[in-house]
Amino acid sequence: MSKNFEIKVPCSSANIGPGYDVLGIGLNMFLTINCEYSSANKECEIKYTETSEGYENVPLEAEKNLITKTALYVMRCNGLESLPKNTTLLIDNPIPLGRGLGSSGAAVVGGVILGFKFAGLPFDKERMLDYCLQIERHPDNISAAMFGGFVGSFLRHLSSEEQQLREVPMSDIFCATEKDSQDKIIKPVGPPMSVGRHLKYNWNPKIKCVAIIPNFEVATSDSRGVLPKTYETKDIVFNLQRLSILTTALTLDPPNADLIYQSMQDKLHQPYRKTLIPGLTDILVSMTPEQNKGLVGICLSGAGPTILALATENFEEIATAIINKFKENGIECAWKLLSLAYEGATLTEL
Ligand SMILES: Nc1ncnc2c1ncn2[C@@H]1O[C@H](COP(=O)(O)OP(=O)(O)O)[C@@H](O)[C@H]1O
Ligand SMILES: N[C@@H](CCOP(=O)(O)O)C(=O)O
Repeated sequence: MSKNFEIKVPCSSANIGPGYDVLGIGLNMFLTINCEYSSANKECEIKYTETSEGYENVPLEAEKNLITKTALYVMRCNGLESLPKNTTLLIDNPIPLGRGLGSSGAAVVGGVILGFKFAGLPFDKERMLDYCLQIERHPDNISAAMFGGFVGSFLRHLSSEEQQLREVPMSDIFCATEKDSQDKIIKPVGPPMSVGRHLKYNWNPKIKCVAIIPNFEVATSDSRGVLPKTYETKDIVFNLQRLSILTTALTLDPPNADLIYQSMQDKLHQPYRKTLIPGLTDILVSMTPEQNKGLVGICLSGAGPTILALATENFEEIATAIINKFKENGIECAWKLLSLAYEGATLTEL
């Protein structure tokens, strides 16, 4: 019988202010997928722990669940049609759904690793990333979840043939295998090679991540939908200038709060997302290092609505101040103190 195994994927916070679709941090809250083999002759069973976020509403059918439909996509690209029989997938997901902490990124990374394992493909994170990028098409939180730590990423320039492969509609990615008249498998088609490039930056470990998590969801697709299609040059330059400083500012010791705070300002996504997140502008403007001891920077986490505060001390006070500001808008929040998950996604034989 095959060996049981466990896949572990960190949550992530993407953008970090000016790095829209570029920067991400892998953080120590993990999606885990345990695969157990048994001798019972039954279809693969998908279960969630009762402590998992939103577990009552997550679909448990293989073709609908984001983790397993992603695994099936990888498997079908490699000639296997269905999840192996005699398996149980026990999923534990503490990552809140639709809050900007990369729950879908973690699910996609977990699903791709699962698909590689079931298809008997080598554990090759670079190639796995290509598959992830067919589903979650921006590289920031996928790269952070896969590789861990503080990561910058971009998508390589693709030839027109490669671009065609990248632009396959989701309905063709999440579809059953089709065969032509000679019984040759024609669908789905795998991704081009080496689509994403990434680099891990250093990080000053004195800087911790305080996530303030409002009690409502914002779907990433909706939060991307409110962004403009074009930008003014001055706004692009504003972000590029800050991005060039931020990646090194976060490594310096002692942390320079003024430099970090200023280089986390953004003009490409946060100003537009305020329409979906009551109180966002007030929080970002009023929470400064001068007013809040220990705070070094603040931004929207991913597509929101979570706020990411970077701080060296006074974590609870900082979280409480932000929670109180959300309260003025009738919004309740939870908060978590998180550190970097340096290793990224792992696969362990049990
Ligand atoms: N562990 C999981 N299992 C199944 N589906 C998941 C899981 N994590 C996330 N999802 C799906 O992804 C959606 C959230 O994705 P998204 O809007 O991108 O928000 P987030 O910022 O949390 O990534 C959920 O509503 C759910 O459909
Ligand atoms: N760069 C993306 C990041 C989305 O992150 P998520 O955790 O909210 O899925 C964006 O800002 O849209």
